[in-house]
Amino acid sequence: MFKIPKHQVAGHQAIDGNLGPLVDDSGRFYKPLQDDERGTTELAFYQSFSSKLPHHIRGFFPVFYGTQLVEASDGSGLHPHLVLQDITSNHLNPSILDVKIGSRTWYPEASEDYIQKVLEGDRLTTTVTLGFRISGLQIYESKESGYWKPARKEVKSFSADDVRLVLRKFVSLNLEPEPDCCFASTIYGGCSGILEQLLELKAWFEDQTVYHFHSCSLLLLFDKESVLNGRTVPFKVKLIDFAHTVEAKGVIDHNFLGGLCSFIKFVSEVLTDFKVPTIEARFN
Ligand SMILES: Nc1ncnc2c1ncn2[C@@H]1O[C@H](COP(=O)(O)OP(=O)(O)OP(=O)(O)O)[C@@H](O)[C@H]1O
Ligand SMILES: O=P(O)(O)O[C@@H]1[C@H](O)[C@H](O)[C@@H](OP(=O)(O)O)[C@H](OP(=O)(O)O)[C@H]1O
Repeated sequence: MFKIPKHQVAGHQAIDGNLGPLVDDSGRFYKPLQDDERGTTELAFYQSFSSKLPHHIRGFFPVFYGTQLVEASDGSGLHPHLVLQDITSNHLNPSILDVKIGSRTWYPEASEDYIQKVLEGDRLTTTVTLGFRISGLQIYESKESGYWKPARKEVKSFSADDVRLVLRKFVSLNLEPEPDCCFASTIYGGCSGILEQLLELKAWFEDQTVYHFHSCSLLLLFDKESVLNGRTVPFKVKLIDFAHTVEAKGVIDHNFLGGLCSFIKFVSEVLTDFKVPTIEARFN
């Protein structure tokens, strides 16, 4: 049984009769293959990436289960979909950040029209100034308040200070009046925390000349309740959206690497500014 994803934070959505991704109950995410070059590029990436990446890096990507003809969400009939691991499955109330990495989402091989279109988006957001932008988010507050999920328009208008605030809210139990950052040490810090994982990814990007990940996002996800209940695997760092990922032809992906370094700095600042004890220490 296919459903509209409950926890999608950005991108094309299967609401109001549009073509968008679907999920099922077995933990799979069905992304419609776009009819143009984006579809063929993303499919080619998923079909080849696992043999091209070192083993320790493969976990940063959703598992790929091939393609499947599925009834499209826009009612247009059977349509080929990429079948991916649903990163949100097994999470009841996930807090999610979609961060588009790179100081430009255009690339020289793209058409002039495409470059003009996305360049405008890059200039109007923090892409140009910071080397990354938040594309979408949801932060779980509580049973009573539900999620803080600002509209696309608001997210697109985020300044550097807004980005700082979001990164604090993401790891807070109480978002207002000031984010308490009480999950910062547990989620961002620690020997297997988000920061450590981002640094592992950065070390690979310093060397890899296999792909250029244009317009690709980092999806950060964790479940506050799992952390509070002391359950394991409290967070995930995944790369998504490979519709513009091309062969690197021996050249370092400076665009992604630079954006990733900048994002790492913003995450590190939350840890240094808020030297709070781990959530376990606070509740024990
Ligand atoms: N494997 C996945 N599991 C769970 N959620 C996912 C997965 N892949 C993507 N998503 C959700 O869907 C959103 C959009 O994904 P993606 O960027 O791949 O789509 P898109 O339509 O190509 O986006 P864009 O229009 O920005 O290019 C993400 O922000 C995330 O919320
Ligand atoms: O970040 P925003 O402002 O939400 O804008 C979207 C974003 O730039 C996507 O990368 C782009 O899709 P592609 O990367 O697939 O080109 C999409 O184009 P589209 O809506 O024309 O498909 C834009 O709407």
